[in-house]
Amino acid sequence: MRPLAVSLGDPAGIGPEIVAKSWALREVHGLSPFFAVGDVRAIEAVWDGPVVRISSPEHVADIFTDALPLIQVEDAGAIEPGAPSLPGARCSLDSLEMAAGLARSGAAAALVTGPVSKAQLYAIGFDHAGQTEFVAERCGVSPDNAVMLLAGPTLRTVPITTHVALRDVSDMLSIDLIVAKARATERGLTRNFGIARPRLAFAGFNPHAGEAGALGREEIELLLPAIEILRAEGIDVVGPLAADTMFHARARAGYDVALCLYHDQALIPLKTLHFDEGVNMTLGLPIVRTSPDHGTAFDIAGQDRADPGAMIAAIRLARSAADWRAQQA
Ligand SMILES: NC(=O)C1=CN([C@@H]2O[C@H](COP(=O)(O)OP(=O)(O)OC[C@H]3O[C@@H](n4cnc5c(N)ncnc54)[C@H](O)[C@@H]3O)[C@@H](O)[C@H]2O)C=CC1
Ligand SMILES: NCC(=O)COP(=O)(O)O
Repeated sequence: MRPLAVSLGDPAGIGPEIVAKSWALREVHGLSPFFAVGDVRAIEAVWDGPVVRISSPEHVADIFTDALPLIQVEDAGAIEPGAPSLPGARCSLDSLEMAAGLARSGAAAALVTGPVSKAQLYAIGFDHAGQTEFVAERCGVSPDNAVMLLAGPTLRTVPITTHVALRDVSDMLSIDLIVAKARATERGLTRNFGIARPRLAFAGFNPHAGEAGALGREEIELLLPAIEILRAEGIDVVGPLAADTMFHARARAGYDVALCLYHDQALIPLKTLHFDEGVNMTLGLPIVRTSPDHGTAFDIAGQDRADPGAMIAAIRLARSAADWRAQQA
C-alpha cells in the first residue's frame, strides 16, 4: 500500500505537533502508513517520540510501526514554536511543494497538508489565495475547477469563492463560476466519497435568499440560472435556500453538500459543528488532497495543547478517498 505524504505546515505552528500526535495514535485510529515532509527540528522542538529520516516513500513500510518516517526539508531557520518567521514560511512552502510532487508522481497515495500561515506565505511572495489554489496549479487544474470542500461527520460545505475580501464577492460571482464549482463538487463527491447521486443545496447570497429580489438580485440573476443549467444536466440540486435556516439538523438531512457563496458562509457552520474533526479537501484534482480545517494556532504552539483530531480525520479521509478512487478505476 502506497503511503500518504503529510506536509508539516508552518514549523512554528501546531502542524508538527498534530502530525506527531497522529502517528502516536496510529493504532487507536487505525491510520494507514504515512510520512511527514518538513524540517525534523520542528517536530523535535515539541515532541520526544521516535522520528526516522527517509530518502524515499518506499522506506515507509519498514519504519512506520516503530517511528514516524520523515523526508527532511532543510533550512527553516531558527525554529521557535509560536514565533513564525520568513524562513519558516519558505520551509512550509518547500514542504508543500515536495509533498505535492510526491503525490502527483504517484510515489504517495495522497497529499495531506499541515496548516500554513497565509500572511507569512504572502510575505514571501506566495501569489496564490491558499494551498488549494497552489496545489490545483501544480496539478494543471484552473482555480475555477478546483473546489474547497469542508467535511465533517454531519455536514459538508463548499465556499464557491475562497480567500477574498467580502466586499469583492458579489463581483466575483458568475453563472459560469457557480456552474463549474457545482459540477466539480458533484463529481468529487462521487469520486472521493462514493456517493452515487450527490444532492446539492445552494445557499442564498442575501438575507432570506433575496426575498424575491427585494433584498438583492444575486439569487435571481446568478443562482437560479445556474441551477437551471445544472438540473438540465441531471444534477440533483435545490435552492437557493435561506442560508440562516439550512444548517440545522433536520435541514442537513436533505442534502449531501451545501454550496455557499463565500468563505465564512461555508466555514462557520462547519467549524461550529465539527471544529475538532473537520477536514478541508480539494475536489477536482487528479490527486487526493486533504488538510485539517483549522489553522496554525500560533497561540498554543509548543504547549502540548493541540488537538490532533482534525489531522487524524484528514489522514483517514485521504486514505478512504484514495481507496474509493482505486475501486472506481
Ligand atoms: N489548513 C490551513 O492551512 C489553514 C491555515 N489557516 C491559517 O492559520 C493562521 C491562523 O488562523 P486563525 O484564524 O487564528 O485560526 P486557527 O485555526 O489557527 O486558530 C483559531 C483558534 O483555535 C485554536 N485551535 C486551532 N486548532 C486547534 C487544535 N488543533 N487544537 C486546539 N486548539 C486549536 C487556536 O489556538 C485559536 O485559539 C492564519 O494565518 C490562516 O491563514 C487557517 C485555516 C486553515
Ligand atoms: N479557511 C480555509 C483555509 O484557510 C485553508 O485554505 P487552503 O490553504 O487549504 O487553501
